[in-house]
Amino acid sequence: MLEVKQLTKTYDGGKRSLQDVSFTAQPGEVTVIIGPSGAGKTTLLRSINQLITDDSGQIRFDDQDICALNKRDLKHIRSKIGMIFQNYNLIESLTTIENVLHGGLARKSTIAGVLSLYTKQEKEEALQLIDEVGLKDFAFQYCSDLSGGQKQRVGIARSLMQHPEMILCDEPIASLDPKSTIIVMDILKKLAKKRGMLVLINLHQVDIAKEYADHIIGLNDGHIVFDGPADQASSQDIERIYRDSAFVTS
Ligand SMILES: Nc1ncnc2c1ncn2[C@@H]1O[C@H](COP(=O)(O)OP(=O)(O)OP(=O)(O)O)[C@@H](O)[C@H]1O
Repeated sequence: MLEVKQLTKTYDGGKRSLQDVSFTAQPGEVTVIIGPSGAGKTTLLRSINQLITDDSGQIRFDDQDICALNKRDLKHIRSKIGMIFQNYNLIESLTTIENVLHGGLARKSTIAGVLSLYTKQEKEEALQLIDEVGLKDFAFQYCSDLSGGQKQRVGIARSLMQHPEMILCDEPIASLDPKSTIIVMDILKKLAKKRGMLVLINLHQVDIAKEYADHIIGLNDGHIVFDGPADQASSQDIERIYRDSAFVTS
């Protein structure tokens, strides 16, 4: 379980981006964070992975307070947290399988990692993950030649190579067409349901959030203004989440 308690973050010289944010997210569920631009969604994900540090509050995962870990323990807990990015963060000049194998680097010795020495078992696992995301025929293709949706699927397979218990996705479908959006969201939902993973996704698309999420967190101006089951998010709740923004409900 992920438990965020009274998290507050103010960037240097900036305004308060998160204010007293508290919620829990469960393994086996898709939790979606929605909210207008600037609401604090990315700040929240980056705090959970400690890519930025918060001013105060607690983030508990795997029975540990992530904010209070030393470097070594933080590295260990980060190896259990996969990240999926809007812009994929792939090495375009490498093939699908090479990118996926990179996902397992955190589990390898430095020398083996630097020399890109992968075992037969690791290569088989990478191929099986590539197959799982429907890219079997593209395993040896350069990522520069893949579509956006295919690249995002490589990103997911790469994060699975890390054996994560939680996946944090920062606007994973923002650059995708409707068909690729469905493929990627179906895969993420399957990871939660079949592998029992905790999947936390930042989204701008309210209709997709309502369709795929078990649990929705609504952020507005750094505050949680909705926290509940997706099927209980009413149009008034959505209006409250997007209050003072240009968002129009469909
Ligand atoms: N590095 C930074 N330095 C200063 N202020 C920042 C920084 N990053 C974000 N902010 C501010 O923090 C607030 C929250 O930003 P954040 O990117 O978390 O929002 P968001 O909900 O993810 O927005 P979007 O949907 O546009 O990506 C905004 O007011 C933003 O300007």
